Amino acid sequence: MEHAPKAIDVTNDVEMRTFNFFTMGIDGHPLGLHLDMAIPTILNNADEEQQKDWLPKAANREFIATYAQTEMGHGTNLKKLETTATYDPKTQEFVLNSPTITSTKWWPGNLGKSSNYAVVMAQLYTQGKCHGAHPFFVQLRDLNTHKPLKGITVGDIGPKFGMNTVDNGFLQFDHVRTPRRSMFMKHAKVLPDGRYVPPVHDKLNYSAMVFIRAAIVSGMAYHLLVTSTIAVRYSAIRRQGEITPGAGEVKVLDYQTQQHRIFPQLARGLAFRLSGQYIMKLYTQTMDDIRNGDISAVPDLHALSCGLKAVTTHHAALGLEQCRMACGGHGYSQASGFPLHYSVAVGACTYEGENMVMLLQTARHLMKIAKAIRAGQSPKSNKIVDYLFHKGPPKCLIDQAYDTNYRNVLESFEHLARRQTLEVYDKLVQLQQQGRNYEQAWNDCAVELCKATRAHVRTFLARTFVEEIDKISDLSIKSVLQDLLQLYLYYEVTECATGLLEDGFMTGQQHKYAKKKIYEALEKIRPNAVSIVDSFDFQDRELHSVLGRRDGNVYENLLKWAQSSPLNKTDVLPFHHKYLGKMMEEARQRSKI
Ligand SMILES: CC/C=C\C/C=C\C/C=C\C/C=C\C=C\C(=O)SCCNC(=O)CCNC(=O)[C@H](O)C(C)(C)COP(=O)(O)OP(=O)(O)OC[C@H]1O[C@@H](n2cnc3c(N)ncnc32)[C@H](O)[C@@H]1OP(=O)(O)O
Ligand SMILES: Cc1cc2nc3c(=O)[nH]c(=O)nc-3n(C[C@H](O)[C@H](O)[C@H](O)COP(=O)(O)OP(=O)(O)OC[C@H]3O[C@@H](n4cnc5c(N)ncnc54)[C@H](O)[C@@H]3O)c2cc1C
Repeated sequence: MEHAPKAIDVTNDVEMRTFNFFTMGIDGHPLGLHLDMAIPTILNNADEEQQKDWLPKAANREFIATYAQTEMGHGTNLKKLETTATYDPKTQEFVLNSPTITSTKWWPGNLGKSSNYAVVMAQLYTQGKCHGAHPFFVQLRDLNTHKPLKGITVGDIGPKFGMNTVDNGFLQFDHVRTPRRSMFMKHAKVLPDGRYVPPVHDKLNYSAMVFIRAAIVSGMAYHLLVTSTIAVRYSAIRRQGEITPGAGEVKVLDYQTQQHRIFPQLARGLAFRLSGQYIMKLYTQTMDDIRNGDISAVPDLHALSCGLKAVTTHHAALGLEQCRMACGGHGYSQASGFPLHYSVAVGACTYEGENMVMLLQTARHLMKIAKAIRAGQSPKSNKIVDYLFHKGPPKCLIDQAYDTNYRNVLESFEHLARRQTLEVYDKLVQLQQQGRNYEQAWNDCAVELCKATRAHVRTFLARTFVEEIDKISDLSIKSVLQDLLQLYLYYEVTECATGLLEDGFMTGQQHKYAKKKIYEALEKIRPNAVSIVDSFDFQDRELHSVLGRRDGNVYENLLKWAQSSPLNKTDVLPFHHKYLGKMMEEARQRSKI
């Protein structure tokens, strides 16, 4: 091709690739999974020889690969995946098979029609023993004809809630043979004679999922900031109703309810962006550590990425809906961009680990810490969880005159997370003392376990936001961001007020104080709101929104957008006379009788 695209940067510059994934892939593109799951799998799970062979071709787009793990019958419970990869030492090959209808791979992005390779997660059998789910790099289609290879049935799963430019697909194997070396062999191995060599940590095969979970946090920030931009800009041009009778219609952005609906989404978007940068750095560092044989950070990365992914996706889904609703009828039009952004963002509550399951994964980590606390152990030097070991103030101090760097607010969040974590741990112990087994006790505490995770993640998000704003040296920027920080923190206080009031830690008076600080912040943000969203410098093509146009010419362009609809190509639709016209003519005839 005259201007062949340059090779994909497959270094661990995950920040840019992530942003590309979430921006270019806003409604999905054929290389989405190739970029952000297949390549990370090769980077982190292929041995040196395999990387030498596969990585340059992947970077050069000589093939398109997806990540085929989920099956029709199982997405969460990877232990029960049914696709098998059975080693045949005679031919030194694995035989891939889909033994049941429910073992059909189902959902992988770009699997239906675009990809000719896939990372396939299959239960590995060798010498008659199953060693659990392992990744294999498998060719699916002929590189020239693009026809499915022998024994492979593949196609698109059909229209979905959204992201309908992505060919999420299905895949079945009928005893398909693949070379031994198609198994990713950096961590676990199968030797030519069939002997299995286990990995140093049995979850290293899951690293691609960890990458996307970490990336999703910034993705959610992106979606919240994009939709807040649309809502703020539209609210700044839309005039509806009067505040002072006779003074003329006001911009709807001047209504306190409109500010209370939109500005917290702006604040959360910033908070998620800052934590998204942190978790991505932690991911990159952990992957580098693993390459040097150090797996100590793997559990922390898993716990934090699961919790952040679950909390930020849930809040983004709620926040995008608030932004849509704040834009009235035009917010319900495709012209607004909201249906596109929402349908992509809300999928993240499910893909890459369903949110309830992710919250419970983080809770497993918290229960280990609770056990250590109850055993009187001292904290590890880990800023993410150390606060759980500390004894905070007995009472809430958020309304004290000076709260330097919001220390009193952060201690409120820490108090709630500590109390929730220890209380649910104590309940777990108590239920087992009453005779329940651990798994049953766990299930009977699951809702409270999820609350503990949410409280812990809230603490992390808030602390990171405070710390990052504190580092800003430009005082004019710092002052604007501090208004958003104030809104964020006190909004989160009111969001978790039940937990703070439940044990008398916070008083009703302090809850009123928090609300006052919210309204104060709304007032301070209002005059800067349009400049704040303009500073993100989103291009109109990224916003996909007539309402969010930078030039503010909404109405002219809304009409243009409507007129461009295929329905308006002719004044009278071809089928009119055949159906509606005929119906009305016959009705008129009948009424004359
Ligand atoms: C942002 C949006 C904007 C734009 C986006 C545009 C486009 C994107 C479009 C689509 C998305 C793209 C791709 C989507 C891809 C997918 O969805 S891929 C499939 C994702 N599937 C999952 O996430 C499966 C979820 N389930 C699991 O991960 C596991 O089953 C499990 C729930 C974690 C349980 O695992 P398992 O059964 O093997 O483990 P247990 O025996 O229960 O033991 C758990 C212990 O293992 C530790 N563990 C588990 N996972 C990990 C890990 N990844 N890393 C480290 N450690 C791990 C866990 O901590 C337990 O340890 P223990 O407590 O010490 O025992
Ligand atoms: C847009 C989109 C893109 C996707 N892309 C890919 C892809 O590229 N590759 C790929 O492999 N997969 C992909 N997936 C599949 C996705 O990873 C799975 O849908 C997800 O892991 C959930 O699994 P499931 O759908 O089988 O739901 P299930 O695991 O059947 O869970 C159903 C519900 O049961 C509950 N539940 C399940 N287990 C538990 C538990 N242990 N504790 C508490 N509650 C539980 C939860 O409420 C859950 O929502 C994609 C999905 C979507 C929507």
